[in-house]
Amino acid sequence: MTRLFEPTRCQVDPSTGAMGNATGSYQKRFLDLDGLYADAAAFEAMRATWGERIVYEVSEFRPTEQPGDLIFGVTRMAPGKVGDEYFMTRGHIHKQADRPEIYYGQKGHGLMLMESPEGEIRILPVHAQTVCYVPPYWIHRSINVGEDDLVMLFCYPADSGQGYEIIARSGGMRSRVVTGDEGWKAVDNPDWRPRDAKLISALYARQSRTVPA
Ligand SMILES: O=P(O)(O)OC[C@H]1O[C@](O)(CO)[C@@H](O)[C@@H]1O
Ligand SMILES: [Fe+2]
Repeated sequence: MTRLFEPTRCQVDPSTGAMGNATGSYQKRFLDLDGLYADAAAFEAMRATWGERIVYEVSEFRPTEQPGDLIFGVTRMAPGKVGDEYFMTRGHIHKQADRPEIYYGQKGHGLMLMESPEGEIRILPVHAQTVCYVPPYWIHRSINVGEDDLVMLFCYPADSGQGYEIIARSGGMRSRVVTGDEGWKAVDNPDWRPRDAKLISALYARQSRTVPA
């Protein structure tokens, strides 16, 4: 028999990134992000002042993880840089790689950095009231290129999952976002290695699964 989930509303405070009725939350502190940035010396130099400070935090509403359900929530990311590289999330591909995601800017100036399995890069600015669609199969990472907190709402299929090893295995994402003459610019990551054809076809082989009867 179908079990009905109770309809729920969550109040979002765009100025703080707080979301009422969240079912879970987590914080990523500066120390948790060791190895993410290109400039290891700059990271070490910031350790004393930034060590325990929160770089980004996520509150979410996760009704179930059933196929067809949705997870949504809010990410708040502090402004800052390690060397000349802007604060960013770890980045991931969905474990079920054919699952998409929507982001909706609430506050601040962000970028969605996306990389296809073949290594194509797309970068979309996300400001308040920008809806950003991350299609299936794209690795995605958000970046705060502003001087204020970046606050974004997100929503994705509940059975997506997050896979982090794809970025680690390729030596990071193909582009890094750093300060330019007029704002940000994307530069090539010299450590990036292309994925082999076997891995790429394995990603595309993950098609939507049907719900068992
Ligand atoms: O999981 P990461 O890559 O650290 O980034 C966190 C962001 O991604 C999400 O998992 C949504 O895909 C949110 O929790 C948040 O916006
Ligand atoms: Fe995601």
